[in-house]
Amino acid sequence: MGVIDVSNVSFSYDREIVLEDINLSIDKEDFLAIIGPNGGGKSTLLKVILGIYKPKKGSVKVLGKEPCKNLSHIGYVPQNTNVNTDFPIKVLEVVMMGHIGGKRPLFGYGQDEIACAMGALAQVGMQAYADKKIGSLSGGQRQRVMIARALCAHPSILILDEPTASIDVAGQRDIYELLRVLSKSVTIIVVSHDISVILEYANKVAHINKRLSFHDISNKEETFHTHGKSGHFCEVELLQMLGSKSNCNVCEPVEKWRTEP
Ligand SMILES: Nc1ncnc2c1ncn2[C@@H]1O[C@H](COP(=O)(O)OP(=O)(O)OP(=O)(O)O)[C@@H](O)[C@H]1O
Repeated sequence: MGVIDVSNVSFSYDREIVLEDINLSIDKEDFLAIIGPNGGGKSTLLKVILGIYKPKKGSVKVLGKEPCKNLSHIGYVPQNTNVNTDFPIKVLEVVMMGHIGGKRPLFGYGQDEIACAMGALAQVGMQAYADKKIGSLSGGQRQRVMIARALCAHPSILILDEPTASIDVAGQRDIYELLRVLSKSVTIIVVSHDISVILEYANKVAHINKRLSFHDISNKEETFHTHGKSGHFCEVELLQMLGSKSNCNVCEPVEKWRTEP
């Protein structure tokens, strides 16, 4: 059993099928990159995993149970987290919103919850900013705070939907380095258009374009080989390869590295 098991899942919002017969098993130690074209169904798959949408066919299990029964094990950082930067709320208060059942008033948190939120801020290297206004931070710093908010409830799985969109290149790298550290203790699932995630950080890739192509890329040398011709591996080639069922139509055998869940 994986931490997340998606079995034969199909989903449509209306008549048109958005996800078709998806099978995916994510293990505890995985850093999974979900890639694919715009409109391919990446965010929809995340929402099906989170139990926001129910599959029309098939099933999703989070730690062996329906997503709604184990939601507390998942930390979620949605796409384009909208923080009203004019709203005078402090970083610590944003993080404390991540407490499960955090229905208490903003200023009614206990010492334990404050300590826990400070711990989450420390995990993302932002404890020194606890009393700063959220609006005074850079995009990359704000995203770290959003990750701290998701970590506040001590999840075992962290799901991030395009966490580096609208962050500069240096900031993007910092976020992925942070995820690399977090991945030692938390399963990471990240939707990204950033090729460096695949090349440097992820050990598994799920390419979604209605259907899924799943690849174990733990062995980078074996996966991203260049047939001994040059050191260059073209990004377009790479994405085509990950979108297809096999890695390379030149080298044999292709089945060696491909993993069918
Ligand atoms: N709430 C919705 N109602 C109806 N159709 C939707 C809804 N959300 C998404 N879709 C459609 O479902 C398909 C998949 O969308 P989804 O957002 O999952 O793709 P994506 O791969 O995450 O795209 P992007 O890379 O652009 O964020 C698209 O055709 C989209 O128009």
